[in-house]
Amino acid sequence: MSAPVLVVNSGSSSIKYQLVDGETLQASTSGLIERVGQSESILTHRHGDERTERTAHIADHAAGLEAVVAAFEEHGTPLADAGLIAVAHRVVHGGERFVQPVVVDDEVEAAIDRLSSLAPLHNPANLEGIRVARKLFPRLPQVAVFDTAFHATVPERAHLYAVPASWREDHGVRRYGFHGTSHAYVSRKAAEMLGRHPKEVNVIVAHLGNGASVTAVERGRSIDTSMGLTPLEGLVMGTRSGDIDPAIVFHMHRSTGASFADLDDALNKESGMLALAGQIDMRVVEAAAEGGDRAAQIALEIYCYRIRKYIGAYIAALGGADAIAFTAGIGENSAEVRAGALGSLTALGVRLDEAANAAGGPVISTPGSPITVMVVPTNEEGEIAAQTTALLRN
Ligand SMILES: Nc1ncnc2c1ncn2[C@@H]1O[C@H](COP(=O)(O)OP(=O)(O)O)[C@@H](O)[C@H]1O
Ligand SMILES: CC(=O)OP(=O)(O)O
Ligand SMILES: [Mg+2]
Repeated sequence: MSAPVLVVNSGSSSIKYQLVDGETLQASTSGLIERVGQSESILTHRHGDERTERTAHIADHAAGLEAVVAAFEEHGTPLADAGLIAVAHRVVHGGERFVQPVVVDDEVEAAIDRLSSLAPLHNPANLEGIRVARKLFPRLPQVAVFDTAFHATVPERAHLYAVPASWREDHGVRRYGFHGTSHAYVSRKAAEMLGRHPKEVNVIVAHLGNGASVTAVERGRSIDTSMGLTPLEGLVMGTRSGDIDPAIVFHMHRSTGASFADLDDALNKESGMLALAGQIDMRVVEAAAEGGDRAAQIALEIYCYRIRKYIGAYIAALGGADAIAFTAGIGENSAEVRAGALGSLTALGVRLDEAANAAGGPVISTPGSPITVMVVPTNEEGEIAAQTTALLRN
């Protein structure tokens, strides 16, 4: 490897990592720790064709990162000998300040910490990853790559809320948008699949993972996105409500006496598919719906309907789209969600090829479809490594 970068993607309950060549973007090793903080965490480590999986108790993200370092050692490829040029971290909220990747120092760390209240499920975990990595690899540059950065181009008409001026001017209240690394990568890949330059095409990207967002990408630039001040707005997600009337918060506060902290938790951690279907994992929801579970059926319908509304809105925002790209865990794997989301968009130029959709694409629209629909696997870690190498080269 010519410029190996360890990429750490600390999520709310998981840590994904990859050892990536920052030049070729090939990953030699990758892994995942699921259920961090729960009684049994699952560690999966892949090196070449070798794949090992084991369970352990991983109390927090600090212990998680130590387990990652140990996994490399156990497989005879210690990170200390990898010739790393940097450790790169996904950071979800960069606020108005971080619109480019940065090398982390104490001051940057403090600034990311101050943004934690705007991404309560994510920034604290991202920060924990950074702190441990700075201790474990004190001589390496630690680079932060922000989910919000790609959306810095969203114009005022889409990023301003119609709220009092002092909220906007003194408290940073505006739409930031998230999953930017994924939207950037996938929209470029979609243009490539069309055989066009990203600057020549309009693409709508639906990133459907545990968190989910849709972005309208006009000629390579994000011009609107479904997440807002925080990653709570927009689509229905695993445990997040997505769009609601904000007055629901005041109504519930007045009628139950619940504190704002409780209501914040309820909308971020106890809503979404968990609230509608009793399950977070889309595979489980789909199986339940298939088995006749009425709550799961309506939950799926709501989930897809919300995506469909955003896609329709973004076709209008873009004045027409060349492609719609589905990505992330659900977008890449669920033919049912893709079909449900595209349902009645025929009039807007979407003709789904059902057999191609069932087979997972990559192109899932008919040859004559005015809008090309595709399945594009995301590569947040590769994109983070590429941006890190570019930063360090300058
Ligand atoms: N074959 C599949 N069918 C439907 N959903 C799937 C499938 N595989 C994974 N998923 C869903 O993908 C989601 C996780 O996606 P992912 O992009 O890894 O999310 P995150 O990065 O936010 O953790 C889960 O809800 C999971 O159920
Ligand atoms: C921003 C966000 O929602 O990220 P994730 O999908 O990883 O939860
Ligand atoms: Mg993700």
